[in-house]
Amino acid sequence: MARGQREWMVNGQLNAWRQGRGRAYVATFAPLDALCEELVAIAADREPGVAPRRLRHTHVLLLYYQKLKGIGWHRDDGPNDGASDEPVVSLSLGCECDFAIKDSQRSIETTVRLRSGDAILFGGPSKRIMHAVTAIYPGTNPLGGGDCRLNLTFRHAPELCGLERTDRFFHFGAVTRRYLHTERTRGTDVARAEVMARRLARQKKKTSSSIET
Ligand SMILES: O=C(O)CCC(=O)C(=O)O
Ligand SMILES: [Fe+2]
Repeated sequence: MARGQREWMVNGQLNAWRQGRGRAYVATFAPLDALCEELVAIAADREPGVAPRRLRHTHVLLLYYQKLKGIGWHRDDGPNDGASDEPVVSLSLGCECDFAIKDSQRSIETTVRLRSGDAILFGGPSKRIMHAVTAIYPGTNPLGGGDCRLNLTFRHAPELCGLERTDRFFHFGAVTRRYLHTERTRGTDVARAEVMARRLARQKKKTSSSIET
């Protein structure tokens, strides 16, 4: 792997631990260029809405699911997802999973079962569609290594080159970093209580400053 390599495990723990999922965001390595190019070309031939027809990926986000727990509904529209309109290629390895998409919070979802080696392309108008991994199936990992799953998403995010090392929690920011640290070291109830206390303190501050003015 090239410049910007990140460790998935730090002191025996998943880095950026979150519900048994670890993540690393690295400057891209070249060997999978041709695969991404081919996948984009196939998708674009079948679906003319995939535009642009190229993915000059600069980064790959690696997710390692150590537990059979997926990822909740979200859009890939955060700062480290890249501002580019080039498509994202998402490669699934290890255990099978249910991958779901929907247009908006209220619309009906579509679910596909992904097997190891399947890829999804987020492109054109669907680049930032809502998605989630709603289930991961035990005993379905053909690669060995037990009940785990890997997801690699190749992204074009040139504006983030050089920032990889600062990124360990880039996606989540300082607030989440603090929450996750507390959750990991002192448990969910304490983390929740701290969030509530901070919220109350902020409200109090806001109220007193509006009274003063
Ligand atoms: O694990 C997956 O297939 C999806 C991961 C994902 O949605 C993300 O990294 O933004
Ligand atoms: Fe995502």
